[in-house]
Amino acid sequence: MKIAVIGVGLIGGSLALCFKGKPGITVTGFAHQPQLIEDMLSRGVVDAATLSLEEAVLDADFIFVSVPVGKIEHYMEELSCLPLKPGCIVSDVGSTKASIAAFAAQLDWKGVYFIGGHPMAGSERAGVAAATALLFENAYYVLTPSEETPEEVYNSLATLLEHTRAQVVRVEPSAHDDIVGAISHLPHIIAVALVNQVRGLNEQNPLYQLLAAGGFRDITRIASSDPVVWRDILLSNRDVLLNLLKEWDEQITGFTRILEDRDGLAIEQAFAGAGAFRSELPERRKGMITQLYDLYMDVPDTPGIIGRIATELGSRGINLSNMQIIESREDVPGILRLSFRNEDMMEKAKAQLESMNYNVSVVK
Ligand SMILES: NC(=O)C1=CN([C@@H]2O[C@H](COP(=O)(O)OP(=O)(O)OC[C@H]3O[C@@H](n4cnc5c(N)ncnc54)[C@H](O)[C@@H]3O)[C@@H](O)[C@H]2O)C=CC1
Ligand SMILES: O=C(O)C(=O)Cc1ccc(O)cc1
Repeated sequence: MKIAVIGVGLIGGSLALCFKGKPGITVTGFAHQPQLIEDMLSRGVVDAATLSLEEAVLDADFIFVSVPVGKIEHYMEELSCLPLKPGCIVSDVGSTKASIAAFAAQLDWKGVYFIGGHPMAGSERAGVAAATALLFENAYYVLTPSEETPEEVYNSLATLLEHTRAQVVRVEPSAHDDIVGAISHLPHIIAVALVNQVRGLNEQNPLYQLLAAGGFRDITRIASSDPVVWRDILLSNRDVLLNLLKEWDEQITGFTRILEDRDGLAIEQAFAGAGAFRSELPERRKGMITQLYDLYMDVPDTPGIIGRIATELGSRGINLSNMQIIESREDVPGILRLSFRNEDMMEKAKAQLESMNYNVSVVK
C-alpha cells in the first residue's frame, strides 16, 4: 500500500511517522522546495520524497493533503486532474472543513474519493522537525464524508487511521467549523490579542515580560503558533469567527460592567460557572505507558547513545524515572521517551538536551 503526503510539516510529518514502517506500507512525501525533501528524508519521516506531485501520487492508495488551509484547494484541484489509481482516497487535514467540502463537491474526481479530515491534535510548533508519531494518540480525528461517500470507502480511511491511535468521529462540515471556531480558533485570537496587549505595555516597562509567569504562559502558549497556518485558518472560518467575536465583545463588556459596579457576587459566579464547566471537560487520556511528565526526543540509532544521554542527565542531578525507545529501526531516528517525577526535572532535562542540540518535545 502506498501513502502520499502532500506537505510534510507538523501534521503531514506526524501522519507519515504513524504509517511508516507498518507492514506493507510505504510513505512518499511531496514538497515544493528541495531543502524540505532533504529534511524529511534525513529525519526518516518518509520512505521516499519528491518535488514532483505526479510522481508522489502515482499508484497511491491514500493521499493526505497537509499544507496550510489556503493551499489545500489548489492541491485538490491538481489531484483531481492527475491520473490517480482508481479507488484512491484523497483526504486533507485542514483545520476548517466547510469550504473544503464545498470545493471538493464541485470537482470531477473520476473514480477517486475525497473525504475531508481534521486531526484534532497539534501544537504551537510547525515544520517537520516537530513531527512525532505520538501526536494523535487518544485525540479525536474528525472525518467529514459527503452523502455520496460509500460506507466502505469511509471505513477504509477510518481503518487506516487506526495507525494514528486517534478516535475517528464523523462530523458535518459546517457544524465542525462552528465548533472548532469556538474551541480552537477564537482562543488563538484571544491569546494573540492578550500577548500583543502585554507586548505594548512592556515597551514602556520591561518588568511586564520579566514578571509574566504561570497563568500568562498557560493561556498564551498557542499565541506562538505558525502565522501562515493561522492566517489561513482564520480567513477560512471568517464568518463563524466574526459572529463569535461579537459574542466575545459581549462577554468582555459584561465583565467591564461587573467591575464598574464592583459586583463581587457576579465575579464569583463567573469564575464558579467557568470552573464547573471546565472541570467537566474530557481529560485527554494519555497512552497506557505515558507518565505525567514525559519528554520525547529523536535519537540517532547509534551504539551507546542511550547511555550517554542518561549519564549526561545524571551528572547534572536530573533524575530519570523511566526511559523507553518507542520506535527504533536501523539507520532511522528513533524516539526516546524520558519520564520524570515532576515538571521541574522535566524542564531541566529539556533545557540540557536542547543545549546538546537534540530535538526534544513535550506532548501535552
Ligand atoms: N498546527 C496544528 O496544530 C494543526 C494543523 N492542522 C492543519 O494542518 C495543516 C498543516 O499545518 P501544520 O502541519 O501545522 O503546518 P506546517 O507549517 O508544519 O506544515 C505545512 C507543510 O506544508 C508545506 N507547504 C506550505 N506551502 C506549500 C505549498 N505551496 N506547496 C507544498 N507544500 C507547502 C510546508 O513546507 C510544510 O511542510 C494546515 O491545514 C492546518 O490547518 C490540523 C490540525 C492541527
Ligand atoms: O496546541 C494546541 O493546543 C492546539 O490548539 C493545536 C491545534 C491547532 C489547530 C488545530 O486545527 C487543532 C489543534
